[in-house]
Amino acid sequence: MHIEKIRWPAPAKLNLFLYITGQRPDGYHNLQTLFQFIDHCDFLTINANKSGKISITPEIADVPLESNLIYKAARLLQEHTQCSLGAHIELEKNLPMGGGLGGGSSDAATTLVALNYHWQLNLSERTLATLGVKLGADVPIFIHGKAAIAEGVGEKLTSVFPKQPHYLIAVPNCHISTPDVFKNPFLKRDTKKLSHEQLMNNKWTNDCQPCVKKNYPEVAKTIDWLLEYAPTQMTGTGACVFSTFEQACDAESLAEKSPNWLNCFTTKGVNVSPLRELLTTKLD
Ligand SMILES: C[C@@](CO)(OP(=O)(O)O)[C@H](O)COP(=O)(O)OP(=O)(O)OC[C@H]1O[C@@H](n2ccc(N)nc2=O)[C@H](O)[C@@H]1O
Ligand SMILES: Nc1ncnc2c1ncn2[C@@H]1O[C@H](COP(=O)(O)OP(=O)(O)O)[C@@H](O)[C@H]1O
Repeated sequence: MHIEKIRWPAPAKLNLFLYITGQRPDGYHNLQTLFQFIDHCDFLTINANKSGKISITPEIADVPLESNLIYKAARLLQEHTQCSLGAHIELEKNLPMGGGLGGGSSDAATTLVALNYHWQLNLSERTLATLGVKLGADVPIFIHGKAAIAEGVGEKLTSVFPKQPHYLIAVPNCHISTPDVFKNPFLKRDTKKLSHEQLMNNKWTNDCQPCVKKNYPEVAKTIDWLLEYAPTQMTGTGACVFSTFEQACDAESLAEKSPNWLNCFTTKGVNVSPLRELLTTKLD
């Protein structure tokens, strides 16, 4: 067991494009989506112990321990490996919840990767991803840790190298349920499947955005305000929105002059996740 206390990052992701290419018999939708990470993270400080128990502080408001994806990921790993070790996890929750930035999935992925290290389980990335997908469709990309086109329901990953621009991320004040977006009868679900080369060279859009804009005026108002200044689009099933800039100073000056109702922060796109950076450069 690695007993040293380590502060592990759990970064957010953006869907730089998101196309729905069909629906499977089980109701899930087939996607073609481009994931890139941003340098804005939750942090999990992990202290491994021999208790067999998983404790997390502080609690997340409205998320009981048994529903916390960190707890679920740790339990799944214990069950899969019959490991009798435990851990105390201190969570710094910086990512907005339910905003399409994937914070819950990222916390789960970081838990799997980190406990695999602390408990010296030696599970492969593939095994961790197979366990992780049971917790959420986006967990495998966070375990992969490299910008990628995801296909199927998000499990088929191909690494790509998009530009790493600066972003202004806006967090509209509304909660959007992913299942509700996928249930919307007006959702475009027949986008033609394209080759990776075509996908990377075309203008990037998000098939969920028109329906979400129609049903959530806060999202529409945010996109329309930002579009006056920079290319802007929604990530995932919303509600967060990102505007793209070549220079950090342009993102920052737009954030400074944004109206009070627009809750936002600036960050940079990264093709290697901070979690993968930590694993490959500092812990090897
Ligand atoms: C579509 C994405 C793109 O990143 O949206 P965001 O959640 O990030 O906004 C994700 O893959 C979402 O992943 P996640 O939020 O983990 O979704 P899940 O819990 O696996 O699925 C929630 C529900 O959404 C629907 N769903 C989800 C993914 C998918 N490819 N097809 C679907 O139809 C299903 O009804 C499913 O029960
Ligand atoms: N550790 C966690 N962090 C965030 N959300 C969590 C966590 N555990 C469970 N959840 C639940 O998962 C939901 C989706 O969270 P999140 O991944 O942040 O959203 P999204 O998939 O839209 O980016 C939350 O609303 C919350 O109820």
